[in-house]
Amino acid sequence: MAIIQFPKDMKWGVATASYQIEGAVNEGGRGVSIWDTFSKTPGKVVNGDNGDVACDSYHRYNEDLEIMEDLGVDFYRFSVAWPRIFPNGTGELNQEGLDYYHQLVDSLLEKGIEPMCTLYHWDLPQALQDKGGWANRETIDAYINYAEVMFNEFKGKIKHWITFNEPWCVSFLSNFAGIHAPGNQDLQLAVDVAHHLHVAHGKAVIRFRELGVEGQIGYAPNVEWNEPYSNKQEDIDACKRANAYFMDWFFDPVFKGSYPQFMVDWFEKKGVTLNIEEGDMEIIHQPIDFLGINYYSGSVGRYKENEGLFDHEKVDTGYLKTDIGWNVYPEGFYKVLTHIGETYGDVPIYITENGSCYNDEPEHGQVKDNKRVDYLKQHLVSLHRSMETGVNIKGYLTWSLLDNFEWAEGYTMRFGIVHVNYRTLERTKKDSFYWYKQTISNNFFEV
Ligand SMILES: CCOCCOc1ccc(-c2cn(C[C@@H]3NC[C@@H](O)[C@H]3O)nn2)cc1
Repeated sequence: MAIIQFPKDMKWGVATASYQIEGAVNEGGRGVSIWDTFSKTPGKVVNGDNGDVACDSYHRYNEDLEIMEDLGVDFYRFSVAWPRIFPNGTGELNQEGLDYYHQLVDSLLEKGIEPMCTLYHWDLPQALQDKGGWANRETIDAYINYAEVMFNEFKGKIKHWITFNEPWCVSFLSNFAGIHAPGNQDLQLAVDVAHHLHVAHGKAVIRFRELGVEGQIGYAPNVEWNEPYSNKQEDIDACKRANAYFMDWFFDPVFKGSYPQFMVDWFEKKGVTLNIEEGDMEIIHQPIDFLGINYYSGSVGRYKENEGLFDHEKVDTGYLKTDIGWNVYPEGFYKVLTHIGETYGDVPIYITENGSCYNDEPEHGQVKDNKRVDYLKQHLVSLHRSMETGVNIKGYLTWSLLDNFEWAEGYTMRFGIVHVNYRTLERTKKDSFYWYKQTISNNFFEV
């Protein structure tokens, strides 16, 4: 038996996102988002699921807050639905939307829970998408207008701000793979979107500092780890490209002020160009106060000519998989965190998402999600190892508080430590909730 003891100042939390939990899509003056449009496009989401009701957290947030209070978290990471603030993306401000988030934030603060606010977690106002969305540089200005309103409205209340969640998903998954909204399949478009997200991030950081907002600002890229199958140089290089697709492409512009040249060259061979305007890289290269990291899984990979974008294929190594089909790969968590520490320095890191999909259902009022407890243990061991290795981890927020709308998988995939009955909206704390509660309380756990 081993005791995994975290430092006294370790912070613990849970994460959610607006479109995945709120529901009430036609209430409170909310405008249409690209996920309302995408989820109602036949064939895009399993079972034709959508976020119309979701967990109904728009109405039930007090119940969710009581659950979080019982859990004993330091942080609650949530996202603001831009279409609740500016129904058309810009122009008329919706006071009802601001009021809703004031109620949420005030209730968090009353309970001694720190709000960690994600400004953009994928629900772009449809009105902006109608004008090209993130492929249109004008969306950057709309985002800064929205961010500035939020900074001014919530300064003094919200002290941890995240500009973008998972820019890889917003750019490549949504505009090259076409799996998320708006569902484009165009590599040049995806690269342009990624760049505009970077510029928007940098401008938001600049504005945050200009406004003198008390608190910290960062962003939350998602990462995976691709481990070479062998020590053959072709396997090593293939995994380097696969890792850079998620990491270097989104870390280097912020931390180094440039895109990784080997990837720029690789994209150029695919006929893709980087459309960088004068001053863009200086804007992007703003120091950030913290880095959010979202990690779920990784794979062993190897070179395969003409496979995918990067002559790289994932190899099935027989690892256990979660119910969504992703490897349980805690070693990859340690590897990616130590890689980030070695490559990007001592930036404070919050794990802003880590969790697993297991679709256990309640039996006599209990949800025995033992595999999720095992996943949490194994990944918290890896996190602890990275901290022992010197990675500057400040906190860990698990994805997610609640089972919720898992994007293209709809409601078929459950990531919550609290089960949601989507018919009755009843919440049931899972065994993993009680394990996590005990871990937070002790600040250690036994393996
Ligand atoms: C190019 C081919 O791609 C095939 C599928 O590719 C992916 C990759 C990654 C994901 C993915 C989903 N999540 C969980 C969410 N993170 C944010 C929060 O909203 C959670 O719901 N993280 N990553 C999905 C699909």
